[in-house]
Amino acid sequence: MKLDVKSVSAGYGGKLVLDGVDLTVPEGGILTLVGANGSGKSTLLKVIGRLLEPRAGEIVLDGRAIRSYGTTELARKMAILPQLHHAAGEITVGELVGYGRFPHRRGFGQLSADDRAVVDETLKLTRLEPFRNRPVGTLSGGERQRAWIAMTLAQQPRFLLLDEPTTFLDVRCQFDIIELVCDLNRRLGITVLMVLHDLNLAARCSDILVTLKERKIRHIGTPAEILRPEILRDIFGIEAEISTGTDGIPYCIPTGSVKEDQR
Ligand SMILES: Nc1ncnc2c1ncn2[C@@H]1O[C@H](COP(=O)(O)OP(=O)(O)OP(=O)(O)O)[C@@H](O)[C@H]1O
Repeated sequence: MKLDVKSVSAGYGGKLVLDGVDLTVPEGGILTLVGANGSGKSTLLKVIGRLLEPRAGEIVLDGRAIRSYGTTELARKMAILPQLHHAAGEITVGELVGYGRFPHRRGFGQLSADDRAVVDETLKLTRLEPFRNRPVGTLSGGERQRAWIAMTLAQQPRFLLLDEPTTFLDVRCQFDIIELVCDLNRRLGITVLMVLHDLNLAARCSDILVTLKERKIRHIGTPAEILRPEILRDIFGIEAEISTGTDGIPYCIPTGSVKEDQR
């Protein structure tokens, strides 16, 4: 499902964070936003996910302005996993994933047989079956993150927004989450827009990387086009060595920081 961000400006109080941002997320693609802390990545995701009203411009999903969608109608097409989600300590993993069915349900009663089938399938896909009856509060950080992702997947969106889905996870879990996202993209054709801090993970799973700086999009390109010393110097203020793995995917090793006057 294609998404267009058209001349979007957004901010908080007197602070403008995004100024006339244009971006297209192509249908079936994985596009990842990278940039320094505070560069506006989460703000852009929030505007797209309708958690924050833009000051100007508009977002078009599947040919229609997102502000024209009803809440349930939008939730059937798009799911968002914000950076900080509320601790759902008491409820079980199965219940949490069941909440993802809300846009598809007719009333507030029990889940239908169809809903339960989707929950079962999602638990299997995210390898959370053994945790189904565990309260979310008793899970490790990585398991909990998987449970939240499972909830967004149970929503069966065509477009997925993920803000830093790998934060707090160990290296293995980070790979697991990224592989899961790639798998969903490949097998189910879900279009993904996410924020990742880890450039090497981002390069591994994204079709397109987008950098943000000074309220604007600074670069758009394939991982090989973005993982370049001059771009990393500009965006992050780091010196880095770039190589290509045997699988053809570029990766970078930061080797130092750039002095402010040399950026
Ligand atoms: N609710 C808010 N109220 C006021 N300012 C905010 C709010 N949320 C974010 N900001 C500010 O807006 C700017 C952009 O924040 P945003 O969270 O979009 O950046 P980010 O690129 O996602 O950062 P990070 O990599 O640290 O998650 C920052 O300067 C931040 O302090």
